[in-house]
Amino acid sequence: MAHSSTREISVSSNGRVSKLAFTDTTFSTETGRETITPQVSCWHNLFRRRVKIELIETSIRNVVAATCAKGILDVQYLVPRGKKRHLCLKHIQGTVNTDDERRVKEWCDALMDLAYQGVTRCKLLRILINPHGGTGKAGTVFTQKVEPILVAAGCTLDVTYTAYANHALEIARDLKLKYDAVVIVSGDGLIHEVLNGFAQHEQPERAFCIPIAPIPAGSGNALSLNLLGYEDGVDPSAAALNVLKGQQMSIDLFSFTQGTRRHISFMSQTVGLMADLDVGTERLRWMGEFRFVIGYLWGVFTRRTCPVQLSMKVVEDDKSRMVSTLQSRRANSTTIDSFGGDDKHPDGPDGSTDEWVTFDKPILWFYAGQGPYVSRELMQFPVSLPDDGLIDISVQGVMNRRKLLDAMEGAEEGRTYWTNSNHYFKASAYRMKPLGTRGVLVVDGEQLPFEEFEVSVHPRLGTVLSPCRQGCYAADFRVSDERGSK
Ligand SMILES: Nc1ncnc2c1ncn2[C@@H]1O[C@H](COP(=O)(O)OP(=O)(O)OP(=O)(O)O)[C@@H](O)[C@H]1O
Repeated sequence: MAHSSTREISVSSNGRVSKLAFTDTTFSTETGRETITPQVSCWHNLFRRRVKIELIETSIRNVVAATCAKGILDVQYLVPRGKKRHLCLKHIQGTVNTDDERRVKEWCDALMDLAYQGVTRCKLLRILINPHGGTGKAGTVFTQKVEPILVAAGCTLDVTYTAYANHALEIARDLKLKYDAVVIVSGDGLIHEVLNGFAQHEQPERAFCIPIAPIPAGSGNALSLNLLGYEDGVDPSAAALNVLKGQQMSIDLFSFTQGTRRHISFMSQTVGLMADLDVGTERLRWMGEFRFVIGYLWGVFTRRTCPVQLSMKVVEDDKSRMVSTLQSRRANSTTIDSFGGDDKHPDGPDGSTDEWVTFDKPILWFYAGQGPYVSRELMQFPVSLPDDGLIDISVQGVMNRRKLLDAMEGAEEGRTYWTNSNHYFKASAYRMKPLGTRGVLVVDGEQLPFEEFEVSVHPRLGTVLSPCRQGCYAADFRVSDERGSK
């Protein structure tokens, strides 16, 4: 096995010598810091001077910028800090001897080549911030956490704070196709708007090729969780790093048709208990994601069934087979190059999608969509793949209150998938008809009329930035039964 060699330089920083080094995978700084400690034992030498070595090591991917100009070396990088291990921007500066400057410049170039392997540097970014998203802190999140990282990386930022609902849709509809990415500092609602703006663009195919990069600043940040994982998915700095270093990944999008209206949906459609809790807890927005827990407990208390007629074009209904497909995809990280228009879905058993199947058991809630997480508390689609050309459908049959409460445990790791009352399908399309007038329909976190609708899949139409390999979400599904065994 080839060992990556270490490339090292020394600079003088505040009268001290700092050693900076990198390998193929890590970047490190080693700085001597003088400390003065009182001595008890020796009367003559009351204080002792010591040099403490401070070593910081981080992934090479976390290096944001390295420059050497006019005898000054400057390296900016991210390190995990604190209990949550959220990334924090640090920088080290030092003077370089004139004789050494050329060598240090070459060192910076080599470091930057490794840190930005395979991605464009100094991106042109369209940034949209919803000042009312989540607990209303999106502006602060941007200025304090995200902007410093993007600016340090030499990106050009074209920033708009949305002023009203559908403002982001209008911007996306008229977007110039020159941007490297659209960065969305908010929750999932603004992402929904941008994708629907792309659908109305005069060159929609090209607009959909502009990658979207979410920065979590809403009350639900499902796309961020799905792309970056359970921990990094709520870290705005990790999301900013994904803007710089993420690879373009294709995702399926859905056509949602209701009467004469058509929307693009990228995440989920839900009715029943889960939709009621989303809309019913709007007034508790200040609580952040905790409002969904309160809403669920209310749903357990009322335990109302949801009167709908559901029909689907089912491609797969075997849970074990869906898990095997997910595992082999994660192991091989296969990229599916083409789904064509031939109705063949490579991850399905036989691509038999022509027949409509009706589901007629009573249900508590219905969830259809993609991406394992729909919120931090719920991994609703644990076997979801970003580009299999199918929509995951999870139908929750009736359970008693005790079981509903039990279902909260392990919900964030997808345990309910294995319960007998949870019916799980992969389909190419489905239709839903409400059988009453009272109910709530939520699409990508936003409420729509509780009326008949139909959903079909646009394979690989959307583009996102992702730190993961093509064809995989960050979240891993490790639970192998209802009890939570792994
Ligand atoms: N300036 C604004 N004033 C009022 N509403 C806005 C403004 N800008 C955007 N919106 C609307 O706010 C809605 C909610 O935004 P978003 O979903 O991004 O945040 P969130 O609701 O906190 O997150 P989530 O959707 O995950 O709950 C969007 O549908 C958007 O139309």
